[in-house]
Amino acid sequence: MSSPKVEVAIKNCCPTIGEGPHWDEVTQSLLYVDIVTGGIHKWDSNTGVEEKINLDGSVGFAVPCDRGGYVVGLNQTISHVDWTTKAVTTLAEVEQGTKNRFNDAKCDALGRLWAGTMGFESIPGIVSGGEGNLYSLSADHKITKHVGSIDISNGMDWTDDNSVMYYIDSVPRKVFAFDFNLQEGTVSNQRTVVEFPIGTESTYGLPDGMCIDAEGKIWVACFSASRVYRFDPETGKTLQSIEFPATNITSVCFGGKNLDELYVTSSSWKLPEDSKDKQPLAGSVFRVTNLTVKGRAPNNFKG
Ligand SMILES: O=C(O)[C@H](O)[C@@H](O)[C@H](O)[C@H](O)CO
Ligand SMILES: [Zn+2]
Repeated sequence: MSSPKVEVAIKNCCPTIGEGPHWDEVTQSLLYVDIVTGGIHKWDSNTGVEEKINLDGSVGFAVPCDRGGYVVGLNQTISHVDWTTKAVTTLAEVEQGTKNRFNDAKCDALGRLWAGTMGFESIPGIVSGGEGNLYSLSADHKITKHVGSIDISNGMDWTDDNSVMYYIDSVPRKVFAFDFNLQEGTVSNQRTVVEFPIGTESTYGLPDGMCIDAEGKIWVACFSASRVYRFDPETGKTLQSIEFPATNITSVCFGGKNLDELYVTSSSWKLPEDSKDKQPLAGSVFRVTNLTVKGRAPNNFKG
């Protein structure tokens, strides 16, 4: 079996926290955000051309909408952005009067958005604890809170049959599973499927963004550990480990013509000066090829 090949896809494209990679099959482009600069970036894999816009605030995620434009997590709002006019329309607002902000998000198979929040992060990984929540936003813009007392709400994805939703809270270093009711848009029966034990901080770090593959196994970006791991959510066992030339690996998604490449974002935000010199590629988007498994195309927002 040949081993996975890691290369730089988009060099030093994120001045702060690269996040939220989303593969657009129609245009064969990668959409991702640079959180602290409010950047929404679109990179065309055919031409290598990148376009971006910057919003006024932190952007935790950006997902394409069926009607055009993007649904974004802008500070404490979920908003719609028109790429051309840059017009921003607020769809929902939460946690007013706090310093919290939206972080990672994804749409379920019905095009409903699931998005979580986190407390103010002064240094990477350090937040005022338990202030985050997980919400969903329906196509008609009704917001519902599902889970509370989260530290850093992060990656999520669903099994092919939509019976299970996986969800990460980074600080307790856990991947949870819920029974998922797609029609109702509800989660229940929370349990832990992967937990990083004490003593594995340097090798596993903090679980951050995630995605599921066509075999139902989960790929988790590990912040402060330079790695992406593939886990079996049935057993919690590590199946594969891939190393990157940047410590703070933030998220993953499958992409490419055959959805057999893994796109991996990273952060260069607040790296200690001495470590900055050792990882000049921090803030790049990486691509992994030679994998033995494919992924799935993501869903757009229906609202
Ligand atoms: O992108 C995110 O999910 C957070 O905004 C980041 O700041 C880090 O990735 C996190 O601290 C590590 O878990
Ligand atoms: Zn994240």
